[in-house]
Amino acid sequence: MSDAVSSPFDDIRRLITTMPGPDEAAVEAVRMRDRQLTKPAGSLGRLEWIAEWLAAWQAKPTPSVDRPLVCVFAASHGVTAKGVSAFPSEVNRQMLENFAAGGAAINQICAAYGLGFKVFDLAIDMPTGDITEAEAMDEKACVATMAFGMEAIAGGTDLLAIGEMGIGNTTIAAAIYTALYGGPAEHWVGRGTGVDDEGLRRKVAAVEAAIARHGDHLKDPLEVLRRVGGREIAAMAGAILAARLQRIPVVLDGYVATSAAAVLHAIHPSTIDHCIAGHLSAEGAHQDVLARLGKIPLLALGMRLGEGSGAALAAGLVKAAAAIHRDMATFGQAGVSERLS
Ligand SMILES: Cc1cc2ncn([C@H]3O[C@H](COP(=O)(O)O)[C@@H](O)[C@H]3O)c2cc1C
Ligand SMILES: O=C(O)c1cccnc1
Repeated sequence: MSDAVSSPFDDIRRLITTMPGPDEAAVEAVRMRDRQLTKPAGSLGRLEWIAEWLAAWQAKPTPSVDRPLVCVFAASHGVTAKGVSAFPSEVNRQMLENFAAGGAAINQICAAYGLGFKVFDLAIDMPTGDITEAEAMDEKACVATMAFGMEAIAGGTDLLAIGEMGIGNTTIAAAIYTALYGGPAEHWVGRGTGVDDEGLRRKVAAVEAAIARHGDHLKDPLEVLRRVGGREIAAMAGAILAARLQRIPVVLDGYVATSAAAVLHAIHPSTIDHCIAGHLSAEGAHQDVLARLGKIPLLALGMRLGEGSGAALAAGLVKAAAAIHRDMATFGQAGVSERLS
């Protein structure tokens, strides 16, 4: 008999052991077709690799992006009481209304690229615990929120881009990175929505206080998620896992969304093999985080917005890469002469 106390996190850990791997036969089929397309070999650079990546995780010899979906998860954070954002928490609800009315940056990107868009309200009027003094969530709430995030893809999609809305969550992401990777809080903290030098000091102090408060518990990545994380981070982690199980490739957004992937990566690095980094955020240490995760961002536009904007822009590129691979003519079809030798 085992004397180990069972925890709601055990189900998550079990789920991770059942994840499918890449479909190498589908990748080989993409490489074969790519050689026949009317272009010099390798001339589409990373777009060619994207087609292979889609095939690997969709397990389809001809990958397709016909129903791309951007999911934004919104939540509120108790740590905002520590003056860590340039904006008040009311902005969360106001931005939900803005998303619904079609007035946010993400709405325009989705419209421009033909991407589906869904927003998930994670009890936006109920902030999580202030991580400097308490746990953000208890275990049951954390797992329930991950399960909620798993529902994001229930309507079906063939490419998932994930993003977030949550005033204060660049502090949350910095706390997660400090907990996972160590080093001084200053290294991981950035200006988020644009805090001044005083605000930056308050962010660093908040991260330091959170790390001190939760101590050795932070050795377990799922404890990092529930103690110094937030609901939108837990939901994004759930969405990433569900996408893997249903063979849906994932595009990550910036500094904040990447923290959900970082938690999963810390449990087991292969957990996020089906994810690509949509862009390099201008926020603080995103570059360092992506290097640790082994991800090369598709775009680097100096953006630091969140709300899935960088992931959605990159999803447009992924959509184009799939269309190029599927719909280009071959040398034979087009009557174009092949390479001399
Ligand atoms: C109007 C507005 C729209 C946004 N859309 C995304 N964020 C971004 O800023 C927040 C994180 O920054 P911090 O940690 O400094 O609060 C998150 O809500 C994030 O998605 C926004 C922020 C604002 C103000
Ligand atoms: O890169 C991000 O995710 C980000 C940066 C600043 C503000 N909100 C989000």
